[in-house]
Amino acid sequence: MILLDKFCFGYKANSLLYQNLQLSLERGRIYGLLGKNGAGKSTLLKNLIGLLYPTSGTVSVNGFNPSGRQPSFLRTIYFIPEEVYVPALTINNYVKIFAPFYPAFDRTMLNTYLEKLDIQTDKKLNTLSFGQQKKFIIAFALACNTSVLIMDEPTNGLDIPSKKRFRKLISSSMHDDRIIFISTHQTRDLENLIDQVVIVDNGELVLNAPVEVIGQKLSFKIVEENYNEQPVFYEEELLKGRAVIIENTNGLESQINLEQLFNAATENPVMVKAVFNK
Ligand SMILES: Nc1ncnc2c1ncn2[C@@H]1O[C@H](COP(=O)(O)OP(=O)(O)OP(=O)(O)O)[C@@H](O)[C@H]1O
Repeated sequence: MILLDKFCFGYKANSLLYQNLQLSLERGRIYGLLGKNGAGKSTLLKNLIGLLYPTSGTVSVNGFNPSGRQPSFLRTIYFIPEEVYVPALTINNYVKIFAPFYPAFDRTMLNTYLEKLDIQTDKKLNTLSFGQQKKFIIAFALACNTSVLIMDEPTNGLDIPSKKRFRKLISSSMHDDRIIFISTHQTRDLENLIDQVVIVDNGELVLNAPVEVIGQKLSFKIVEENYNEQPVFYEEELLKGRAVIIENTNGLESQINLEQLFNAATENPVMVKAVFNK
């Protein structure tokens, strides 16, 4: 479990990026962390793995305080940064050096992931393209079988077929004891993958809700030009008509559109929070 209690963080003591954030993430779920550029997604993730420390408040991951960076904590967690670094090693040598640190590492799984992600295995890692290096790290991270897997913009640099395979691999590697936390500003990459949506904006948690609850609380609809039956949280002109998000009052679950939800939550946070706090 990941728990942030009264979490405050600022790069400068007199200007906080996060102020009193409360956030809890449960095992068995894939979370999508959405936020605009500069909203503080990477900063939040770095606090979860102990690369940054809270200014005040607490962070707990698997019962550990990440800032201690104890080996017993680090082997339960894998973090893929936005820009990956790979040394001048073959895959076999990389595995020999780094895999022993992760007790549940599975070489057969790694081979399957390498094949599914179409990664060349005969070259030194530093001679692979940026996208291939990133895919290798994703495959390695999944094969480490840590209970917490945190990824910062994992789909950046991946081509379209790889993004699709990435989504498939992530869902198939999910199990009840695992938390996967993926940050992105590319909402489409997480569509139909995540169980729960976390949106941060201006240092605040605007939304932390399961996809099914979002579908029960909000309706995503295409309406007539002159629609005025309910207050509209968000609207957008599409070729097929006027897309709106309104409060779901009829109890019929609607299919959520992550991009529209993100726009609604960042443009109209007060209205969106009010619906979820009801
Ligand atoms: N090392 C640093 N020192 C000072 N300020 C920083 C540092 N790193 C990030 N910031 C600032 O903190 C804010 C949040 O940055 P962060 O990288 O966490 O955002 P992000 O949501 O991950 O953005 P993006 O989507 O562009 O990757 C930004 O205003 C950024 O300029």
